[in-house]
Amino acid sequence: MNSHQQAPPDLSTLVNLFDLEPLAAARMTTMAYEYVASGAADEFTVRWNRQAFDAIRLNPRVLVDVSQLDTRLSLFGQELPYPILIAPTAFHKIMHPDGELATARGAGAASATYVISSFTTTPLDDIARVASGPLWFQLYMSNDRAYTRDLIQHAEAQGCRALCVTVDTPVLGARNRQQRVGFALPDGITTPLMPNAMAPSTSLTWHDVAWLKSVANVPILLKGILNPDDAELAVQAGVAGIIVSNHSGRNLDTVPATIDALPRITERVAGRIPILLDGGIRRGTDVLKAIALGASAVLVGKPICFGLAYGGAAGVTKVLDILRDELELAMALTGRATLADIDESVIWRSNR
Ligand SMILES: Cc1cc2nc3c(=O)[nH]c(=O)nc-3n(C[C@H](O)[C@H](O)[C@H](O)COP(=O)(O)O)c2cc1C
Ligand SMILES: O=C(O)C(=O)c1ccccc1
Repeated sequence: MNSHQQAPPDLSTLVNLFDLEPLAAARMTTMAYEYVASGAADEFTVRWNRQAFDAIRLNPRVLVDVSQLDTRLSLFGQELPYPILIAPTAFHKIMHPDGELATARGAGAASATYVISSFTTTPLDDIARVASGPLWFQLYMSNDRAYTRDLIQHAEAQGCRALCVTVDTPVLGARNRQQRVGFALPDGITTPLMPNAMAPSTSLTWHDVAWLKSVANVPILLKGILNPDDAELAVQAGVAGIIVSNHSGRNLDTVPATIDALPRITERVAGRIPILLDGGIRRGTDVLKAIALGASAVLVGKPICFGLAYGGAAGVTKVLDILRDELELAMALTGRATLADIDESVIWRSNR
C-alpha cells in the first residue's frame, strides 16, 4: 500500500496505545514493521512483558483528595513533568521520512525526554536544532575507545544530558522475523554515528564502565540490567542510575518480564541510585505498577515507533499524552496524588 493512497492520519480516533499498531502497520513497509514489532526467537519474553503487567492487580484507596495530581519528579538534577521517557530506538527514517526530527519535535511538544539511539538516521546536531525538550544519548560502546570518547563528547556538545550505555547487547539476539524479511536499511538511509555496521563490543566489561566514568561529564546509566548482582555492581561502579530492561524481548528470549525482575533489583539497590524500567509499558496502570515496585520513571519504545510511523511528530506526542493522561487517571482512581504516594501498598497481595 502506498502512503499517497491513504487518508491522512486521524489522531483523534486513537483511544489507546493498542489501537495504534494496526494503524501504523498499514503505513509501514513490511521490513520496517517487522523490524519494530518483532522480538527474538520465539518471542516468549515479548509476550511476558505484557502478561506480567496484566497479572498485577491494584489495591485502590478511596476518599483521598486527588484534586491536585502531581506527577513531577527530579532525576539527575533534571525536573521532569511526568515519569515517562522515550526509549532509544534505531532507524527512525524507516518509520517516517522525517525520522528523528519528528521524534524530537513530538517529544518537545509533550515535554518528554528523548533518548537518542546510537543508530540514529539523523545527525545529532540536526536533532538538537529542532528539539525543545531534554535530550539524552544511548551509547553502544565500540572496542575503539578513541571513537567512543569522541562520540560521548559529541553527544555532550549537542546538549545530551545523560548517557544510557546499553549493556545487554554484546551480540544481537536471534531476530528470526528480521531474518525472514531480509532486514536491511533502504538505500539512502544511513546511521551517521555508526558508519560501520554494528561491530558488537563483545569484550565490554565492568573495567570499561570505570573508563566511561572518567570520560563522561554527564550522568551514566547502564541500560539492560536484569540481575540484582549486576545492579549491585552498577552501584559499586558508581554509575548514576540503571535501566531495568530486556530490550523489549529482542535479545535473549525467555528472560523474565522486566516488571517481574524489578522487585529484587529494587530491594538490592535500596534507594542508592534511581532505577528506570522499560519493556511492555502500554497503559498508565503499567507506569503506576512500575513506580510502585521501585522504578523512578519508565521508558517507552515500540509505541513511540508506531506513533511516529502513523502520525509523525504529532503521533509521538499523542502516544505520550495518552500514557500521561492514563497515569493521572490511575493515580486518581487508586487515591495517589503524587508519585511519592505510589508505594507497594497499591499492589494487591492476595495473601493479605
Ligand atoms: C525498533 C526498536 C529499536 C531499538 N533500538 C535500540 C537501540 O538502538 N539501542 C538500545 O539501547 N535499545 C534499543 N531498543 C530497545 C529500547 O530502547 C527499549 O529497551 C524497549 O523498546 C522498551 O520496550 P517496549 O518497546 O516494549 O516499550 C530498540 C527497541 C525497538 C522496539
Ligand atoms: O534493534 C535493536 O533493538 C537494537 O538495539 C539495535 C542494535 C543494532 C543496530 C541497530 C539497533
